[in-house]
Amino acid sequence: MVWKEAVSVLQKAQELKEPPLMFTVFLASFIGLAFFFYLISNHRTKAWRGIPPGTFGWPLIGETLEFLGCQRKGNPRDFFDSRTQKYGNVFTTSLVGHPTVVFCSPEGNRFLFSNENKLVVNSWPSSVGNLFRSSLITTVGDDAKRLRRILMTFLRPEALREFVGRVDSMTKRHLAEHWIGKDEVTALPLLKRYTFSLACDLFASINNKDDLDRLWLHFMVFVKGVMQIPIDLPGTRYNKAKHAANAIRQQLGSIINERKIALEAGNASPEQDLLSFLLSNVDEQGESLTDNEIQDNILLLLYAGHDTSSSTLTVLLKFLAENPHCYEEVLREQLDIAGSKEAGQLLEWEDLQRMKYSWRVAQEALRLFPAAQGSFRKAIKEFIYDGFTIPKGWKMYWTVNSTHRKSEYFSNPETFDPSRFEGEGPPPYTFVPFGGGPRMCPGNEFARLEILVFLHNIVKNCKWNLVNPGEKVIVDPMPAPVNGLPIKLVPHDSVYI
Ligand code: HEM
Repeated sequence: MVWKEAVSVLQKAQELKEPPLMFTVFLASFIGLAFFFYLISNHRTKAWRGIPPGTFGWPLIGETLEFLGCQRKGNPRDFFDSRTQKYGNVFTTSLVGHPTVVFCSPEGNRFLFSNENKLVVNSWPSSVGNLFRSSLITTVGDDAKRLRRILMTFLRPEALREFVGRVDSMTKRHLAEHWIGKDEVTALPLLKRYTFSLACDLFASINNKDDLDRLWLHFMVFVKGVMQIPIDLPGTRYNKAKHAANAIRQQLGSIINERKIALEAGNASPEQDLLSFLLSNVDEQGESLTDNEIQDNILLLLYAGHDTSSSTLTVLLKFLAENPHCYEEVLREQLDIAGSKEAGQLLEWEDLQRMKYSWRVAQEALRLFPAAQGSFRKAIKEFIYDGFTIPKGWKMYWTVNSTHRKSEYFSNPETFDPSRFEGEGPPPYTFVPFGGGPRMCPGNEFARLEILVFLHNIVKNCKWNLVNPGEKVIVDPMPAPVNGLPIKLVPHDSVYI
């Protein structure tokens, strides 16, 4: 309320060009009120018996700035470690405007993953909800199950296997255009462009350069505004993201209309891409998704599906440059697969199943630099966890950072060691880059497909050396080397392609 009033006074003042004194008085009162609520909220955390210990921080922003600050400094764990040391594996904070209980252990992960729709439901901050509207990420219960079922018609392995060759040939084109023959490249921007183009092609057959460029520009603005405090004022990251999302929806809207006509006329295939799947598949009631639902879900998949994979591929290239013995092992595996194929024959689903070592390398990269840091749930009823009361309506957060680098679960946790994924692998609920339970990432097989196909093609072509050895990786909002990972490419003496 206080915040809304503040915003509306500021907006009015901007429109009327009122004198600065008005602002000063208002700002002073606002800061005074904020401080007052800060004291009250912290007092309440201690005094409210039964809830997990912790502090709420400042009104509205809570401890969000510290949470995001630790990520941007490259140490997302610090936020959690400092609190678990003080309060234990379950503690209270306030993130993006909500009191939030953070669960920091494999038991906490298991509890949240297995109680979806029983005690908790998925619940992202309002900034995410407002931007993604009627997509899977904002729906719960039966609505979410329905959307998930329809999206999985495209994302399940049986459907994806038909797209492996297309991904392989796109990857070869991308490498030929942007990597091969170059002395030095900056990996992250190229990989973002690679995963974005791939997603645009497979989701909506968008492959015309002008359309891609237009979408890309809007997307870059959109991505920056997603995990922000939702201050809807001109110039804020959130406000720009809202406008960018509308522009993207408009572009998708025209594509949907054209596709409907093409499908009806038999000029497009129902198995052509995600869009065709969504237009051709119906739910149990015999209804297909509305145009708005299709736009929102494609927007979500483009968002969830391109930055995550490009971030993972970038850190993967970094680790392979730093660990030449792992690179050699990946190369051996990929050359074995390449050697079993006819000249010019594209990769197939079965080839991906043989890339066992390469996938362990990718998993180890995801352990050390998970693309997604965790996600939110909301209590649909009051319940007790570990002796603490979680009030109805409160948010909860699970985080990969509570287990991925802990020596209790991973020996020498800071060492890059793909062999830890051999055999049974890590203990249950300790390695959770894709989450778990009914809300587990539905794009995990798609991500595996993109990552392995890229790896296959790049190692066949070259080795690479880091231009800035030891380049720091920050998280904003995905892990990213601060300079985008410039690398020197070293082509093989023999050509394996
Ligand atoms: C390395 C790549 C990826 C990682 C690490 C990753 C990780 C995650 C995580 C941790 C979640 C949250 C799960 C939860 O709430 O418990 C999630 C959700 C989601 N991911 Fe991914 N993801 C990746 C790639 C993809 C791709 C390629 C797509 C799409 C093709 C995708 C689509 C989604 C969607 C739609 C959700 C929301 C699911 C829901 O709310 O039910 N992700 N992902």
